[in-house]
Amino acid sequence: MTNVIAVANQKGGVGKTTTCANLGIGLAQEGKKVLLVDSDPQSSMTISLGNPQPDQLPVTLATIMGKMLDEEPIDPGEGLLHHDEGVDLMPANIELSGMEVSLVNAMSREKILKQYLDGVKRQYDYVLLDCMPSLGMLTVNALAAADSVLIPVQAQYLPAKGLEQLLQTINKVRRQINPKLKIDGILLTMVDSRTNYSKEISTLLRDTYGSKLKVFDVEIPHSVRAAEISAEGRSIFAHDPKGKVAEAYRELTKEVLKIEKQRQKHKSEQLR
Ligand SMILES: Nc1ncnc2c1ncn2[C@@H]1O[C@H](COP(=O)(O)OP(=O)(O)OP(=O)(O)O)[C@@H](O)[C@H]1O
Ligand SMILES: [Mg+2]
Repeated sequence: MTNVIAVANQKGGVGKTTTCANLGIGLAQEGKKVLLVDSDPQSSMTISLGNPQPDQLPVTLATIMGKMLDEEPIDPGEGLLHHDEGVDLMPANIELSGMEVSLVNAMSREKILKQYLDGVKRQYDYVLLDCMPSLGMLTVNALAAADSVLIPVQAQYLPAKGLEQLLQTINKVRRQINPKLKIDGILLTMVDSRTNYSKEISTLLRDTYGSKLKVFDVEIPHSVRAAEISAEGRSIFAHDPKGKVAEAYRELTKEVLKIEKQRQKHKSEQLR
């Protein structure tokens, strides 16, 4: 069984890409087969995984989705890159921004990414989708293709309103396209444990949402080490393996694996 996780928040710069890449590589280090899909025209994940010039890539997610729209055949493995820390990557470049427009008038426009993933995901234990900071058609495609959503929230701003909007979109996707979509949880990122403000936001989020949603126990600390890796082409585990950010992403990996185990247990209990 493949788990498809969308890493989403329409707010920009909250740590989606950093979380997607490092959770993916964390899962690979636990022996899982992982595909990372860059679904953001900004191509941050593609760049941060060692492809500094995504515009020169011959095949990206835009090419693949374009073929899906034109009902052209796609070779298995087409366009996939391999990262030497053990994950595959479907890269993106700026061409993907045209897809928002192309999708608007397309048939089954919410399910183009899902149709593609249904064809390739069997080879993987996890597929992680790095969403762009908007609730447009590309993000809806990611939510339609996903089994669950992981929501990074930056601990520096009160996220309440934006989060409500995201939860409403998730509910709408559930009602109209993907009834089984689950929420893995809210992940606090860039937490500066020295400031009271970070702690207040953490407490507020846990108090407000803790009864309805999982808020991950682990919080990702704010650290220049995390900011450095986007230019390095490798993960925090390779860049600063003993640091607190690597430690936190290892913890997150464990929590994500635990969620999967609990769901499997729940399923097999229902079958009995
Ligand atoms: N734990 C952290 N500590 C310090 N800086 C971080 C941390 N995580 C990410 N950053 C930096 O913050 C910036 C935003 O992170 P990231 O790109 O992961 O967010 P994003 O939500 O994907 O952004 P966008 O919405 O633009 O896609 C980047 O420069 C990144 O290097
Ligand atoms: Mg990003």
